Amino acid sequence: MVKAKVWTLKNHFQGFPKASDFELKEVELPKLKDGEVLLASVFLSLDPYMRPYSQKSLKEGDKMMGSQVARIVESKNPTYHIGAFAVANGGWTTHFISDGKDLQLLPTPWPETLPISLALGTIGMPGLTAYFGLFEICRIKSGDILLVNSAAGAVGAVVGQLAKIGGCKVVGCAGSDKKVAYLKQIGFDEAFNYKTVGSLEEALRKASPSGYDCYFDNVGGEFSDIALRQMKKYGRIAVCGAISLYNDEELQKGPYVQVPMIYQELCMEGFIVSRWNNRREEGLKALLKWVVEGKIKYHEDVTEGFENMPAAFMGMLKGDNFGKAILKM
Ligand SMILES: NC(=O)C1=CN([C@@H]2O[C@H](COP(=O)(O)OP(=O)(O)OC[C@H]3O[C@@H](n4cnc5c(N)ncnc54)[C@H](OP(=O)(O)O)[C@@H]3O)[C@@H](O)[C@H]2O)C=CC1
Ligand SMILES: CCCCC/C=C\CC(=O)/C=C/C=C/C=C/[C@@H](O)CCCC(=O)O
Repeated sequence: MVKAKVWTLKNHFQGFPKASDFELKEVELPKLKDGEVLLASVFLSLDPYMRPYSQKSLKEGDKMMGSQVARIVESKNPTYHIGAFAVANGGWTTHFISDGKDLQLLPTPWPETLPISLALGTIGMPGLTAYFGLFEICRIKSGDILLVNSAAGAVGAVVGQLAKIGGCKVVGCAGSDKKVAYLKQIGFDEAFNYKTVGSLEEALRKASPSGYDCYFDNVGGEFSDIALRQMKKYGRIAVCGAISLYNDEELQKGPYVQVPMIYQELCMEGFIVSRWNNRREEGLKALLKWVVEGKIKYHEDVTEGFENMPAAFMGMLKGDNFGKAILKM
């Protein structure tokens, strides 16, 4: 019998999550049935969506949702061999059983020089979000000027580097000087700390006096109200995330978007990365190639120890992570 440790949602969040909202439980896993596999989490992913989606989809007492890179430790499914690694949606747990349907084996061959945790970041769901959001929603062209916020994070850093590969001028912002220095190091043309610039409006104008063709929005809220007013004619806006709103107790009212959208004839589209699940292999192959060629650099923020999962999650929501937030078991 295998005993799994599982983090559960003890109380629905009220505002910013607290340590007491989570509870660690021990669960005895049943014996495997035919077709099933037993997996052990090796790296767990910490993603912003866990905040709004837990509130929307989980009951109190449920396992926290999330994905991991896991190792197959027992198998009654001929497709999955013991010792192989897969990306799974097992939630915040040390061990779990799968019927194999939701498992994605790592792209092969996986280069020895790359950490397999990248399958949760640059060569995983966040990388695919950048890839499809940029090419399918922003529809970048060479010479475009692109703005991305939360730019040093898992999605944003890939967005900026892909846009450079596509021949764009890239402007990014992040919440610390260390993150801003990193953005310059990986090729962003302009970068600034949105927390310390006196006026966001002026900082955006200084970075690109002629305005922006594309805006990849990870933050939403007030930032977007200001950015929207600096879009060029026929600009494209990919509404990817709205992390500045995830901890709000009440929906906020902001300035309305219609005026800049009409005058500038903008195209604004929200999306969820799973829209392109049928093109997952194409995206992962392209991302893996660019990482191997050194055209996409990556940075991971690794916390060790399953017991630290809630703290790492709350830290990521506050911006403590420098790069993709990962927990190592
Ligand atoms: N639509 C989709 O399918 C997907 C959407 N997303 C969205 O993309 C966004 C980025 O995700 P991901 O790259 O994984 O996360 P990050 O690695 O960027 O981590 C989150 C970052 O958000 C920033 N942040 C936190 N609070 C605020 C705030 N109030 N204002 C501005 N920035 C803030 C912090 O960076 P800083 O120090 O710069 O403030 C923090 O480090 C999120 O909104 C997420 O929900 C992600 C995956 C899929
Ligand atoms: C103000 C409320 C806004 C709600 C929108 C919230 C979040 C947007 C977001 O971040 C969405 C992310 C979706 C991610 C989906 C992931 C799954 O497909 C599992 C990924 C598993 C993997 O392949 O790694």
